Amino acid sequence: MAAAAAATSAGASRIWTTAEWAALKTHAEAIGSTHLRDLLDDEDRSIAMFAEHTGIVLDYSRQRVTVETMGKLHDLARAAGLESKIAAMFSGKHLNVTEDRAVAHAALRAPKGTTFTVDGKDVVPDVNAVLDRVEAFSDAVRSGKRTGVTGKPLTDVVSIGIGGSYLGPEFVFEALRHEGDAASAAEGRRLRFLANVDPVDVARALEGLDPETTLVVVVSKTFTTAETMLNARTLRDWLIRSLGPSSSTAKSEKEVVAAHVIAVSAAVDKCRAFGIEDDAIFGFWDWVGGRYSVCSSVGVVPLALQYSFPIVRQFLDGAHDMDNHFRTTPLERNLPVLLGLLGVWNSSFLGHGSRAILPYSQALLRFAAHIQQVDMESNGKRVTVDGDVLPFEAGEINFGEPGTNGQHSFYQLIHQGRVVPCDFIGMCESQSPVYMKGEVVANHDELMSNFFAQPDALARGKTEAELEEAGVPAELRPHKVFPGNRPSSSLLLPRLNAFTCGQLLSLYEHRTAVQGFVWNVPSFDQWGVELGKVLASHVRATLSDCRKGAESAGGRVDMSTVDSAGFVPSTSALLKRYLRHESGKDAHTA
Ligand SMILES: O=P(O)(O)OC[C@H]1O[C@](O)(CO)[C@@H](O)[C@@H]1O
Repeated sequence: MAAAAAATSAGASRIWTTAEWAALKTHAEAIGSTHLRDLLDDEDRSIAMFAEHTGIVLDYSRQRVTVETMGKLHDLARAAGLESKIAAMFSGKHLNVTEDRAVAHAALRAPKGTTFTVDGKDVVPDVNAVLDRVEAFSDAVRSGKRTGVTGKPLTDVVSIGIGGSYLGPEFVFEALRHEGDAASAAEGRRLRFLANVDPVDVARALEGLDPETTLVVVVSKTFTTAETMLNARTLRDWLIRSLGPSSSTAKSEKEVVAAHVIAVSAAVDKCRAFGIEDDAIFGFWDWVGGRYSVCSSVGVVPLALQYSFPIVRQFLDGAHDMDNHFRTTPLERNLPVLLGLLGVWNSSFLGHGSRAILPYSQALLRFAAHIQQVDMESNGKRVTVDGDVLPFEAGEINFGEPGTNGQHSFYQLIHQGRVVPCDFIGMCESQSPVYMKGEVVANHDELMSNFFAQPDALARGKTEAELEEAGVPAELRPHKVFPGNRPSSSLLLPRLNAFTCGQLLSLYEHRTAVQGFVWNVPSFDQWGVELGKVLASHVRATLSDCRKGAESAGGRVDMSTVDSAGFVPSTSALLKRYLRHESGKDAHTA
């Protein structure tokens, strides 16, 4: 853990013990008596709370902050060594201290001719060599040069992966489905994702697909993840049943796998052991964390197959552009830094433990799900990088849905129930504009009317006096009061295309890093996912023993196997109930 000490020497390890933290605690108490309704009337304050980069505008005037608060947050950032930690990340330092690895996902989008050094080596040539292979491979598949085992073009792709090997690529896939250039490039092609080990997800992913024209991409950094490997074996079986030795094509299993299965992984040997040929394995490196891997082969392979490599390059260029902004812009105007510090303020000083991500863009329907993993797996930690237990809860509960759908679902709670800081994300222009004669506004303006209205409704609210003045009956007034003073940020982008999608990804990745750097938590490991996996393998082994035993005992399950497996009584009881279930019978008759 020498690296941990090196990483934290740049800033206070126990940030909550600093004078800057204490100053913010006192300041938060003072701000408790200020209402956003009043803060928003101050024009100079509001204008000071706009920041912009390449047409992306961040308006944070509806956060419960003053210019003084922002100054104190920047002092806190400096006390935490934020600037040197950002520099350390971009110089390939081992900031993932518990796994002793660099955190170099920004290198994945570094263009040819730039440098990014990890462990004494410039990794940009290696990154671009893999990208060149992806370009050649995706061109060959898309042009029909590389076909399936029966010579038919591979028009459909099923990308198997879970967590970081799934959520990011799916967010980008959805974001570009109706974007002009991406949509034309995708004509005649289909991309599906298979993540859940639930066999229903297999059925959904394969619906309407023909094995002869389907290419399967197995995406797993470790190539050991139980869900992904079982799904990979399931789809290999599906391909072999239709195209293998006992089908009408009579092709060998090896031929079928070679033509229809490719892999994306940092564990090349395991891909080979699965039967995948070297030219169909796209690697990446251990300095890319799973949830930060969208710009590696993890996202680039399926997305280039669907949208073509030039579209993917624009996406990478957008992410690189935001990386540069993050690396070089002073803290006061730095978009990821501002968002990250506001997250720290809301969570650690105002006590708001959750955050809603609300894109007013249907194309961003999977954005919140991806950021949920990026942020919660990164900052949902209980100790600092040095192992000190935090005296506060780090990380927020992230959730969200596109507007306006969310307005008709959970916004009730955020207006009159709990305080949930919100990120509103909107676009100046639509990917699919609709204008109809006779309508008051175009459909996109209708959508954006809500994007502009909701933050003000949350901030300003509605008082009892206003209701009285409007003639609302006294008994209804308490129900119709909106307390307001609910914080939000608004991000306005010019449009959603491959480039801005890359910028948005990088913006949110770095926001999470900023919060982790200030809290000094180990944002780049994920030990908290391990225990459940270990317990699941014990259940799996018990189920397997019981099912095998039942096969040789004419269907009768020997429940003593469960009893002797060491589960707590309630788990044993529930497992027995599960094993006793007979298909077709309900709980009352079983
Ligand atoms: O790419 P892999 O190795 O299959 O891992 C998938 C996901 O599983 C996790 O390790 C958590 O279970 C994530 O961090 C990762 O993104």
